[in-house]
Amino acid sequence: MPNQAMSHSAQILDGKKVSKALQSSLSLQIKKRVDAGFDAPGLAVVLVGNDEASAVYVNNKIKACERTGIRSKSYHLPRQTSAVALYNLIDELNENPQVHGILVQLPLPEHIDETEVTNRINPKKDVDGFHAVNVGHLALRQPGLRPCTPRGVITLLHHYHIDPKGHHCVIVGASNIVGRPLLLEMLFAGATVTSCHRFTRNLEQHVAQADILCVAVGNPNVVNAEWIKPGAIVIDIGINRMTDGSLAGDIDYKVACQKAGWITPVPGGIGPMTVATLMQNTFEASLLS
Ligand SMILES: Nc1nc(=O)c2c([nH]1)NC[C@@H]1CN(c3ccc(C(=O)N[C@@H](CCC(=O)O)C(=O)O)cc3)C=[N+]21
Repeated sequence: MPNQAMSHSAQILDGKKVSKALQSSLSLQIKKRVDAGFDAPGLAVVLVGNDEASAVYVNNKIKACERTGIRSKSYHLPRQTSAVALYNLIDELNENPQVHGILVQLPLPEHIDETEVTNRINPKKDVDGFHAVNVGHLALRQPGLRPCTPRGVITLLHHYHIDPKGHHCVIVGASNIVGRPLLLEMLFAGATVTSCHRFTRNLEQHVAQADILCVAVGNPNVVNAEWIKPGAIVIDIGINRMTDGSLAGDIDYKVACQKAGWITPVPGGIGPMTVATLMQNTFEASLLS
């Protein structure tokens, strides 16, 4: 042991490890069903245009399908694709009984309305959980497909026996796909929830109150890691490509490790949990038909 006092270091919430465990459990369940004569679950992934980050994420999803025994089909449409052409593809996938899950990678080019596209997908195949019907199911706490990232956060905490019940959970970011559904997930898990967003004043005071701090902003300069309450659970949902090509979250990891009790790294935290949860949703969607 060195002479100096050991500095505090948070425990890691290892999303990569838990994602692997979830995927092996899914692959066993899928194999059982296939051995019993059912069709393998099928996922269609639709990518429009040539966004580099999107291509990486789509690749991760397709590799996860291969690992879990899900049949994947990817559709790569040129950037200039018309909205109608995309609707026609979705209609076709909605009709295809081999396809249990449909994911249209966001963001879409500007000339295509994301809401129209999302709501065109059969809600029973909406493995992203973005369709208005599934948003309604989630808000009303009815069975339905739940957005992958928020559900992945809950799964990760559960794996480490961290129960949000009674804790103060502060969520920074209120997007359709992460912040808002995560707020509902945390509420249903029994947390007292604060939602911070672009009009929030005194962000520092809110952050400093958090037993569980979730940051989903997509900007590393909004939340200062010095604000973190000692011992807090820190969930970093941001993913930022740095000028040197490396990936970083929304929170300064080194500083946060000195403060937090638990923390998710980036990469290797919520990203892999999102992908594993997509596999889980696709498997569950295949049980619906
Ligand atoms: N319809 C739709 N559904 C989505 O779920 C969706 C989307 N659109 N658009 C983009 C965001 C982003 N997203 C990620 C998925 C995996 C990682 C991931 O695997 N991250 C790895 C690193 C990946 C890398 O090396 O770049 C990690 O954090 O360890 C990250 C981000 C899903 N999204």
